[in-house]
Amino acid sequence: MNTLLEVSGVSVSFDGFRAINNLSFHMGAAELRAVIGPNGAGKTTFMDIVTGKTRPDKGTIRWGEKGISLLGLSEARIAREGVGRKFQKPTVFEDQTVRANLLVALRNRRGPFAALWWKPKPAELERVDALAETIGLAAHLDRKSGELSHGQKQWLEIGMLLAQEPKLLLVDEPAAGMTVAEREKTTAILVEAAKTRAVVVVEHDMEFVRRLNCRVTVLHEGSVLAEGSLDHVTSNKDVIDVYLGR
Ligand SMILES: Nc1ncnc2c1ncn2[C@@H]1O[C@H](COP(=O)(O)OP(=O)(O)OP(=O)(O)O)[C@@H](O)[C@H]1O
Repeated sequence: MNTLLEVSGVSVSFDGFRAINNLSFHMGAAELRAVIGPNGAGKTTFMDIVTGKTRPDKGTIRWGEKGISLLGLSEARIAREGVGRKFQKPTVFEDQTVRANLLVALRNRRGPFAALWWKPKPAELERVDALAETIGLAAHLDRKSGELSHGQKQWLEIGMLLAQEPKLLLVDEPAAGMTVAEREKTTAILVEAAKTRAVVVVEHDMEFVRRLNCRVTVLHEGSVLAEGSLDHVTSNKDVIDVYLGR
């Protein structure tokens, strides 16, 4: 398996508190991974480090075939290298249609003015149709995004990220606030996306993680406590102790 992301021995402290402690994490080029852990385990900080928002005090982060260092690159540069991140709250342009949102998001076509003055090429419209199909919004392309359900907005935002063709997609609690049917669709979207790129899903909902049916990394106190299938990690005594607060 080709390694896409290799985080080694990374630590970061905030005012003397070690939020990430000698963390190592490897990710293949086309892999789906769930990251779980109790509150304060370091999940958000881990994503902040990969995207360049937070700078580690020590350790290395290697990226891609050439193993370039992500440390020292700006957040914008890391995004251009192919790291996409989806936050919990969807941030779509509510007064624009689903199609316009996806068009704006297409690679090299970023910024709101692009959608206003630029006439999309047939290939771009085709790409938008394909993306809408992937995220289950093909029948909603002409609707204003503000009219979509919470789940549909989340899918649209995933579609907007996919439009930029990230090599790694970091997704924060995608299932929060979704209905059961929406969760199932979200699982399918993420599983499909991970066939051609790396996808890391941070999630609290164990049922959702089970449906993802992927390798799971358990974080605790800023380090990897256990890694493997969900059944493997949830039968680990240390994991049980941490989750039951013993
Ligand atoms: N900017 C900061 N300044 C000070 N402390 C911070 C900062 N960011 C995070 N922390 C602390 O680092 C620890 C890890 O936080 P982090 O948000 O990464 O955990 P998490 O696993 O994402 O938690 P949750 O599941 O609650 O979102 C926590 O104890 C948090 O209070």
